[in-house]
Amino acid sequence: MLPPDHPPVPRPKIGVLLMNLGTPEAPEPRAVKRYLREFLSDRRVIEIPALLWQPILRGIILNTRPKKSAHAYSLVWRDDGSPLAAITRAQAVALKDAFGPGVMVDWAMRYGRPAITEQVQAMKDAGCERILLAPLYPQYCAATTATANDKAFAHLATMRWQPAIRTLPPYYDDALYIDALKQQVEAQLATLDFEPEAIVASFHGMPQRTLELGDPYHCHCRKTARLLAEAMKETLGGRELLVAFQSRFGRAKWLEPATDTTLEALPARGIKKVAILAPGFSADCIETLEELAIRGRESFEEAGGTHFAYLPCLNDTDVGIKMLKGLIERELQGWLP
Ligand SMILES: C=CC1=C(C)c2cc3[nH]c(cc4nc(cc5[nH]c(cc1n2)c(C)c5CCC(=O)O)C(CCC(=O)O)=C4C)c(C)c3C=C
Ligand SMILES: [Fe+2]
Ligand SMILES: [Fe+2]
Repeated sequence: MLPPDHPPVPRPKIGVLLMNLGTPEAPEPRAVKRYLREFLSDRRVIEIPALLWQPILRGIILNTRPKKSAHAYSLVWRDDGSPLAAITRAQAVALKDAFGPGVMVDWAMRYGRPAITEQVQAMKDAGCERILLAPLYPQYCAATTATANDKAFAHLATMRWQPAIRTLPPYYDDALYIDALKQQVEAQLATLDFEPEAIVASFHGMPQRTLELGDPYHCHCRKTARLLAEAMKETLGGRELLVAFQSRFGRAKWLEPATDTTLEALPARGIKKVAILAPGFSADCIETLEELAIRGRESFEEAGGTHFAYLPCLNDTDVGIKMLKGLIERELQGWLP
């Protein structure tokens, strides 16, 4: 029994915080500018000295890109908001009761809202003495995984009484993930009214320099693709699973081959029917729905392609949620009763 003047002590709980990249509040230039300012000011994302970068960002990029990007967002925006936010929210809702009554599951964005800071604080206030931070990036990258964890730790640094913390490791080679991808891709291929002659796995790109600096992202992507191709050997038959990197930004050299040039080169090789997936994205977003499914299709068809299919991400499908549940359950071992 607490003495009457003791501050209230909530029943101890466990928190699971799903973290994704972030997205604008609206498909409008002002909201996109606010989002890009925060995103592209992150030193984990743009690794050039702020003194050189900030004038370029504020003087050029934030005056040109928001309008163009807002248009791209408007093409994929849903009634319930940005696809990335709506799907991440749906994943958290689907997992809400998955781990029992003492475990709360919520979601946060590294840039924009709901912010990681406010969600970590909300979990602490609700009585979470243990929190699993779950960056939803299968492949580790300092620009995504590390910066999401950094943000949570920066807030924990302000707390007198910190919860215990675990972080979800990258799951690029996890059997649960590879199997979920295989199931998802095979189910989607079965619905197509054509037989793709090639299948492309498109991952978000990164500057080549990050690989040279020791970021394992490129190796993680390659291994995911190799394991998926092995798992799908029968379905692929003789077809190759091509790997490419999308979303090049700026003038530096990025990981290659680039997705757009890969798609454009296929028809000349006699490959006119293609399916493309984006295994590095846990939720569909502007990068998949606009860049791949809309622009990718256009450039493939302009180059002579006749059939194109974009295969959606795992999202909040049964297969995707079952995978997330399995990955999270494993990390909660020793914490769950
Ligand atoms: C130097 C710039 C960028 C790096 C490095 C980068 C890495 C990176 N990003 C993702 C995942 C996502 N990126 C998304 C959008 C997006 N990415 C960049 C730039 C870099 N990304 C920009 C400028 C944008 C905004 C869109 C645009 O203006 O074109 C998204 C989608 C967000 C959404 O709202 O839908 C995701 C997801 C990964 C995984 C990654 C490194 C591996
Ligand atoms: Fe990105
Ligand atoms: Fe893009």
